[in-house]
Amino acid sequence: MNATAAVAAAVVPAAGRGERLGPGAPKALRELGGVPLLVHAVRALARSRAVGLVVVAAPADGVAEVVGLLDSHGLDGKDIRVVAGGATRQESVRLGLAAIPAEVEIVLVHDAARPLVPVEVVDAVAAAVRAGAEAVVPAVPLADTVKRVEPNRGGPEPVLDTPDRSTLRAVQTPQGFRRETLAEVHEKALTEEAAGGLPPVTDDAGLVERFGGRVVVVPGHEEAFKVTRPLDLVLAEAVLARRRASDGY
Ligand SMILES: Nc1ccn([C@@H]2O[C@H](COP(=O)(O)OP(=O)(O)OP(=O)(O)O)[C@@H](O)[C@H]2O)c(=O)n1
Ligand SMILES: C[C@](O)(CO)[C@H](O)COP(=O)(O)O
Repeated sequence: MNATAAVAAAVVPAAGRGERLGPGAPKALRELGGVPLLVHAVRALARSRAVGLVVVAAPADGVAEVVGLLDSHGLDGKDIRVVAGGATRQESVRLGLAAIPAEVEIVLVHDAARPLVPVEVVDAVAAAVRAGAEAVVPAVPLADTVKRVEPNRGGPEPVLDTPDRSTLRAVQTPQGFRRETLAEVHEKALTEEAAGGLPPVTDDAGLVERFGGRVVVVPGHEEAFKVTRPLDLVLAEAVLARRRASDGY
């Protein structure tokens, strides 16, 4: 892939510890079917013709290891760059974004922790940005009823209300942005943080919303789920085994 001719570049935040997955290596380096989650995620992006460059934000003390890992899994022929990530997901995205050449106009942000995102989702997000949206998120409807509660860790939590489920979506990645929009909201967030303002958000589209931008949703996919807890890894192994058996994935 050639960065200058790229339709889109992707940032892959991969610097998290994976506390909820339990003890072990940083989550992005844990294996799924014998291959690190990060490698699956980068391959998923590289499969899309819409993506010309991938920038991985690696654990700060693991940059050389991640470079070696990507090379050893046959990804050295792609335009893939590795930078040191930060203390929060938001900071890792900002650092990855800074490594993208100025001429790239569309940026996707994809969690290393979503290794099985189908290429159709990547393509759909990139296409929606190309068609004029400033921020795009893939999402799926919720299976469970959701209650808003008064948090009371470990004890009974009073229910405040039950949002209308038909208006709710569970949001995935990759999220897609006009590059200037994403850069601008990250800059504003940094300024706010330095002034002791609002805490980091949990996704990049949330920053666009915070600063008054417009975010639109396109269909996500149930297999784009995030590997967060141990059970997610069991499910991911099953999905991968099925793909390998059916189409040599
Ligand atoms: N300082 C951080 C924290 C998170 N991430 C990345 O953001 C993505 C989504 O975060 P999450 O699933 O919460 O990962 P962790 O922070 O590793 O998980 P946990 O909260 O369980 O520790 C992951 O690909 C993770 O590597 C990152 O790049 N830098
Ligand atoms: C970006 C994200 O994957 C969208 O669902 C999610 O918000 C990441 O949250 P996490 O708590 O950092 O896993």
